[in-house]
Amino acid sequence: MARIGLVAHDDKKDDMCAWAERHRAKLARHQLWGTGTTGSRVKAATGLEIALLKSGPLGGDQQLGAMICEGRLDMLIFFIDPMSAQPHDVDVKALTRLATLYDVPLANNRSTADAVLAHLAN
Ligand SMILES: O=C(CO)COP(=O)(O)O
Repeated sequence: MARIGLVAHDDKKDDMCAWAERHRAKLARHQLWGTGTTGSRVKAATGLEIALLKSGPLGGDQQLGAMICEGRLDMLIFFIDPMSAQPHDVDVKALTRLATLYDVPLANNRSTADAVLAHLAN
């Protein structure tokens, strides 16, 4: 069972919900964490069990970063909005940096998310 983090910036939350619905059956076999708003939205859209962290700008990205450096997250699906400035850009950079540093599979868009999820055995 993989431990998967789900995060999406505001303009990408619809994409994240649609992606999670499409992969609902597979995601249901893994342990899921989400930043506050993303996690709540995906939970409501899919009925999946998702542990909710703080909202991203309030520390949720940092909580996921801590999970990564403590070896408690196996995969990060993080739909970034490349067209909007984020007030917590430093947190976003810290999270993507830690995923890169610890060699945690990191998907920043739907195609990559499809690929990394397909890579999971079940
Ligand atoms: O801001 C985020 C990621 O940087 C996501 O946080 P929310 O899911 O709480 O909106």
